[in-house]
Amino acid sequence: MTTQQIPVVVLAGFLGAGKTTLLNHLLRSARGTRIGVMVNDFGDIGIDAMTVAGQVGSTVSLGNGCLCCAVDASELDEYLEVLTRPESRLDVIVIEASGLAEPQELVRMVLASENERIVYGGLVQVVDAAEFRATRERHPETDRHLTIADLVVVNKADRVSAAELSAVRETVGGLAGKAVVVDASHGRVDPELLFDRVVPEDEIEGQMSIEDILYGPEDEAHAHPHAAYETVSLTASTPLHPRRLMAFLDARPEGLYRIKGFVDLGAADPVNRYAVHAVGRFLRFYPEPWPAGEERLTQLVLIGSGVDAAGLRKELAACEQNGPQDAPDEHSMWGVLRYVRQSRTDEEPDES
Ligand SMILES: Nc1nc2c(ncn2[C@@H]2O[C@H](COP(=O)(O)OP(=O)(O)OP(=O)(O)O)[C@@H](O)[C@H]2O)c(=O)[nH]1
Repeated sequence: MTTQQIPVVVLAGFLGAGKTTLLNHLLRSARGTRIGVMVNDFGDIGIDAMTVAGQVGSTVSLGNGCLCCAVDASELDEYLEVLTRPESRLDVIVIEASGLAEPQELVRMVLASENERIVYGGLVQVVDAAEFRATRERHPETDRHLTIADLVVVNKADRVSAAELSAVRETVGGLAGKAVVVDASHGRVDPELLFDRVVPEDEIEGQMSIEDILYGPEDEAHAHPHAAYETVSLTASTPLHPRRLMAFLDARPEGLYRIKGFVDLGAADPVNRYAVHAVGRFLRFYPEPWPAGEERLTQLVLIGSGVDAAGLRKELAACEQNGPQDAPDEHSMWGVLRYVRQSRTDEEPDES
């Protein structure tokens, strides 16, 4: 079932861009979310900040429920197996690519993994705002890496002027196409951009995180992280037309980074609801039988940066089926079925 699949996020970026800093930020602000981390070595991970509960082989279990292991690419599948065991109870896995790794290779390996318990969670590319120009000159492959990213974090915003930051953002935006671009200082992006946070039962809303306590409130000059994206929730009781839904998804607007939820396709498949998971360019449907007695609703959450919420609502409303004369024909499911996983070997990173 979709709800049990663990998103695997690939975190890449040039040497020193701030990947480990961002990872540490995620670990510190994890709260109830159990994060599995794969790194090349433990070196810079802020393990001491979190009481190491135990170490087995090259896996370290952190006091806050996170698990960490040091791997090289050839061990990836082996460690995915370890991290996705039910007893690990992880909510998300983050793989930090070494600064010199080809992110596309890692993405391909995640997509090709035989592990049924994972789903690709996107490629996050970290860019050093201060070094961006020089890095591009020295390493032309930077551009290629940006073109395949799903989310680009323009980090070290504190090291450049507002004008420089917007110039870097503009260049990155041009290269990264449909990817969402956010800026950050010290890797402090909102974790919700990367995965669904689990709020612990005993946590009071608005409570300060360990991060807030350690580092103080967010830096005013670089905007509150929530300003970086918007969330649009939609519920429809009329089934969606698969063909129009696919037209919407195939042309989903720039900046729409994640889509999750369930779709009711009505007569096109009366037995199943379709769980949908999209991150960046990646899109996947998971048909699963409607739970007995459950009301048949389409429930979607769309997360993006600079998206037009009213426009999205309108476009999705236009996907609703309009009575019997609009009933989907027998071919209308083809578009949807293209994104239903048939086998574990037919995956490619650039799928849209
Ligand atoms: N001023 C400033 N320094 C930062 C920021 N983010 C990271 N740094 C510093 O930049 C240096 C490199 O950061 P890391 O997080 O280790 O970068 P990395 O991408 O993991 O580096 P490699 O593992 O070598 O590829 C460290 O000294 C960080 O403290 C930031 O936003 N602003």
